[in-house]
Amino acid sequence: MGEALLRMEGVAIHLGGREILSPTDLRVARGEFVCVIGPSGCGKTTLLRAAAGFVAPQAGTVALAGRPVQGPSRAAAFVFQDYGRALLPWRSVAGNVSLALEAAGVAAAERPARIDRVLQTVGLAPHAAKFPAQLSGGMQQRVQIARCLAQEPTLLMMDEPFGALDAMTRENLQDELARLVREQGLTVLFVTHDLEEAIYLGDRVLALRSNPTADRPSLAALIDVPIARPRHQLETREHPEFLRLRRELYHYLGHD
Ligand SMILES: Nc1ncnc2c1ncn2[C@@H]1O[C@H](COP(=O)(O)OP(=O)(O)OP(=O)(O)O)[C@@H](O)[C@H]1O
Repeated sequence: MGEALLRMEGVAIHLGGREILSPTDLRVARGEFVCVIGPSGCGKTTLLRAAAGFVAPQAGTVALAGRPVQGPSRAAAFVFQDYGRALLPWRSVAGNVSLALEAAGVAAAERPARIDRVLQTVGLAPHAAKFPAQLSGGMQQRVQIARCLAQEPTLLMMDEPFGALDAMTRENLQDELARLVREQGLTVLFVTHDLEEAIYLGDRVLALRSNPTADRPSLAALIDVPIARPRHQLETREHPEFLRLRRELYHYLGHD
């Protein structure tokens, strides 16, 4: 593995008087795409929030690009499942993307060119003046992704970003995201309930289990996906390695 961009060491998290995440080590290399799966409530979102500095661990350390993470920063950008709530309905597409630049203190004169560039990247430039309610769910999700890209984050966190979309839109966005990640060298932590999505997108898949104990820690498995890129919706999903990984990871989603 190359240089570790994200380094979590012995990170343990308690919430509501309960251990959600038992001590966990994770290193994510620059440019790597790591998917996180596990049954509902096992702490996937909590792991992301800890990596981004939104939750302070009770034990262990988190470092991003060699610096300790001690609170939220613009280095980590979040894409949420609920695009309807993530976007401001009274702002246009360009206005929503602009939010990231305003928050970062980018001068007003510089903003239009940067907004146009990220909208081009996600194929939304012709829709810059529209409002979220005028767009499909997939397009709204692309606005959220564009806003994150405008932030130029070190680490992109995605929490079930395609969970609310129909199957066709989801596949299109998976391929678009994979292309963006490759072209821009992004580093991604991606939570999903969908095992196939995790294998299709990930360089590695991290499986968490619920109710960790000393014998059965939160980190159930961390598995490489040795399938070449670019991947293809039909061929990759029929690849023997894909099917083997699907079988191997199946029981981590609470099917055992
Ligand atoms: N602020 C909080 N206070 C107390 N308990 C919390 C808090 N936030 C989360 N939890 C609990 O921690 C556990 C893990 O939550 P988390 O959202 O990380 O799980 P998840 O794996 O992302 O779940 P899902 O797949 O359902 O989204 C859950 O049982 C949740 O109820």
